Amino acid sequence: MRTLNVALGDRAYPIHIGRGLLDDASLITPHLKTQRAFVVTNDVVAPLYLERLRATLAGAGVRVDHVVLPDGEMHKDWATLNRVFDALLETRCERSTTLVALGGGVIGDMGGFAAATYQRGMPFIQIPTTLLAQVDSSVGGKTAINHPLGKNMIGAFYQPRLVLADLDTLNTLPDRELSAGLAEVIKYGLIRDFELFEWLEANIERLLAREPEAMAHAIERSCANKAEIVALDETEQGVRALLNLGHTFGHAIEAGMGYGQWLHGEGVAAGTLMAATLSARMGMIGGADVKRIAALFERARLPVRGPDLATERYLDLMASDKKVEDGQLRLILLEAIGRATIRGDAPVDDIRAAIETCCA
Ligand SMILES: NC(=O)c1ccc[n+]([C@@H]2O[C@H](COP(=O)([O-])OP(=O)(O)OC[C@H]3O[C@@H](n4cnc5c(N)ncnc54)[C@H](O)[C@@H]3O)[C@@H](O)[C@H]2O)c1
Ligand SMILES: O=C(O)C(=O)C[C@@H](O)[C@H](O)[C@H](O)COP(=O)(O)O
Ligand SMILES: [Zn+2]
Repeated sequence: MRTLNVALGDRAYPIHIGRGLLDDASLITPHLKTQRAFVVTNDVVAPLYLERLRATLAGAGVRVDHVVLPDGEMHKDWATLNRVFDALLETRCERSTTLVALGGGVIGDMGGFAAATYQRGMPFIQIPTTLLAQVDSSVGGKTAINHPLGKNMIGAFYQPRLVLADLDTLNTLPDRELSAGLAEVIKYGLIRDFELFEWLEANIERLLAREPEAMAHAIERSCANKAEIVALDETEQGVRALLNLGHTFGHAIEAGMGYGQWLHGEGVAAGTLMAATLSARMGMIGGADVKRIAALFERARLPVRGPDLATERYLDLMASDKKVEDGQLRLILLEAIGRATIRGDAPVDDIRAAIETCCA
């Protein structure tokens, strides 16, 4: 097992990455406030892992209640969140009960938001079971639900007390979801870790084949990058925004197509190509860099072209991005492979052209 730390002072927490961790109560119980836990999961993950987690905790004397939500991005909404609150109240969960999110990023984001708000805040643990959640969403405390007009529009920053990434859970993950997770891994390489980008170019097929050593390396390196950024800028006043590379375009794709049609990682992949194309149009990187980035996403079996939403529809959805300030769109662009920056001066004609160049 490898352990990283998210250095947030008295709210610091460990990220444990390894195999068989779901069976090890000693990793979890020190982070419970009382002998009660409430597991939030969904109807795909529950049959696979809920009983194992319940048995682990029950074996350590912990009372475990749970709620099983419907699966999918289209259920990351108020109505489904309310089902969590209903179940918390029906089972008389207390403010000191620990909410455990068992699942991918949808469950982690919704469970975290429920934990942030139930009785004004209860302890929270992330047990991510997708690659995307293990490399990104379980770390850093962004919690949210979607709104029809925009992704993750209602939420809170609320840190977990522990992230437990059991690599064995990835064995049951569909290939398409594995690729979606790789989009966020490539993102770290692009924004701040050129060495990781080069490693991915050399090892992407090993990741697609789920070789354990390669997977562990990609997850650890991703979490190390994310933990460092979050410790520097927990609430996205500055450098944390770089984690949004490709997301302004990608979120527009997700919302515009209807949540769940495009996976988050797929939107990020196509959106990153739009951001890279725009960076090239603005003279920040060369055309060869854009081709190199596209080649890696394609090898990871990810889309490098967005859906043919009308350009104005993209721009309309992008206008409510959370990085908009004083009405001005701010985008994460590339100065090199391995170095990103935030820019508020991209000409709208160039943004339009980048979208159109990258649409099917
Ligand atoms: N909070 C953050 O910092 C952050 C970062 C990145 C993404 N996100 C959010 O995360 C979400 C995407 O997360 P995701 O890609 O994990 O999607 P997801 O949660 O929908 O999971 C993908 C699919 O895999 C299934 N699944 C989960 N674990 C499984 C397993 N071990 N075996 C088989 N199937 C399994 C799920 O039920 C689902 O059908 C988006 O809503 C995105 O906005 C948040
Ligand atoms: O943790 C962050 O910060 C990120 O931006 C990580 C992203 O991968 C993630 O998709 C995040 O939810 C997007 O940020 P948002 O603020 O636009 O929701
Ligand atoms: Zn993301």
